[in-house]
Amino acid sequence: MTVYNIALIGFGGVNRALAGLIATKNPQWERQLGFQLNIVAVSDLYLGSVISPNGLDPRMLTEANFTKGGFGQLSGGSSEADNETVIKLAPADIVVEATFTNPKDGEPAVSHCRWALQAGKHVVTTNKGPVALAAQELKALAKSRGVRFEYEGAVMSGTPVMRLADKTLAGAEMKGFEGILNGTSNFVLGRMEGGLDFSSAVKEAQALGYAEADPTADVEGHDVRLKVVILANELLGANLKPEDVTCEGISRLSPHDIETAAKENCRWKLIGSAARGVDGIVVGSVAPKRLALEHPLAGVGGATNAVSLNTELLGSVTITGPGAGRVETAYALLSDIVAIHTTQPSREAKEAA
Ligand SMILES: NC(=O)C1=CN([C@@H]2O[C@H](COP(=O)(O)OP(=O)(O)OC[C@H]3O[C@@H](n4cnc5c(N)ncnc54)[C@H](O)[C@@H]3O)[C@@H](O)[C@H]2O)C=CC1
Ligand SMILES: N[C@@H](CC=O)C(=O)O
Repeated sequence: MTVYNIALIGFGGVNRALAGLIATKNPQWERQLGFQLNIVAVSDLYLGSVISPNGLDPRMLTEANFTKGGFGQLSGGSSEADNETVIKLAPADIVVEATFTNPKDGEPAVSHCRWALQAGKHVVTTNKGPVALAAQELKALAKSRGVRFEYEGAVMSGTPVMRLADKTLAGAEMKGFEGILNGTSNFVLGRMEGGLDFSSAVKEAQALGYAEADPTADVEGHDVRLKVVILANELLGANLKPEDVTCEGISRLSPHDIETAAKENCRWKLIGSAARGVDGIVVGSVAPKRLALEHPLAGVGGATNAVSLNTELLGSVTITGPGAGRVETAYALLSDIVAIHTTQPSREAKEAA
């Protein structure tokens, strides 16, 4: 049986949900996917860090009500988050990076990924910072160390837009995309349409685990801007940086704007898009758009995301699915590990070689 030892960096909604899945689904994963996951380390800014080479009980991790510095009570634990030691020294095959997204320079997550890859460990992440701001460097580093840098959850949570575009639509010739790429703002717009005020709607999105640590990133479009950069660079071969993408969020939309749109059979949506122009240059933008109800993206509600991929050979292909949520995003991490598992020789095979 293949067991992947994993180290969790950040133990908030997403990594906690992954630990919860591990607690119940390991036997099923062994039968269906051919591996189990074993948590050998966790490091979190608030809780501290712990290394346990034989593995930590995932149920204990999710059910114990740890307070600040609480990992210090565990054997092998410390009340300080020593991410660097955990990443470099814990006996992990895979480092799971799910700390907060820093839209400015991606740190400290970029360093977390760099340390792991340099140490010959695979990285799976849902963190948009390292992917939008340092993907080229991290992919090259992974390649040079014979490991993988995987990040399906960085866009549309567990909905597999990047793998779909890369693998299943290979050769379809991608020309551009437009979509709803932020669950929180889409949820907020829907709740406002139902009569709720803006800040109560944002609070609901936070409670449901959709929002960023600072929800300004969601409502001002900065989160979508990172996702536009990621998709443009991945799908269109661009080399965009966040500052190349114009960005306006939903915070200036008033209840009156939303009501008026509804009366006129329209709906506001925060749309992220990019396209290659005739000059070959890829241009991206984020802005609220008033869509007629017949528009394919107008009916996408709640934290659901959708993106229409514009291809030369197939025309428009739209993928819809969860764009945020703890378990949904933890699934993206599992899908990255499946991708690693299906293309990497097992540890046993490596040892036998
Ligand atoms: N929640 C969602 O629906 C989605 C989240 N993401 C991304 O996944 C990542 C994790 O998201 P959540 O778990 O929802 O966030 P969260 O805010 O619930 O958890 C983040 C955790 O990271 C810890 N942390 C922050 N800085 C740290 C540091 N320097 N070292 C160690 N720990 C640190 C915090 O204490 C917190 O426990 C974020 O980057 C987010 O943008 C991506 C797709 C969807
Ligand atoms: N805060 C983000 C989470 C996923 O990236 C969102 O609401 O879409």
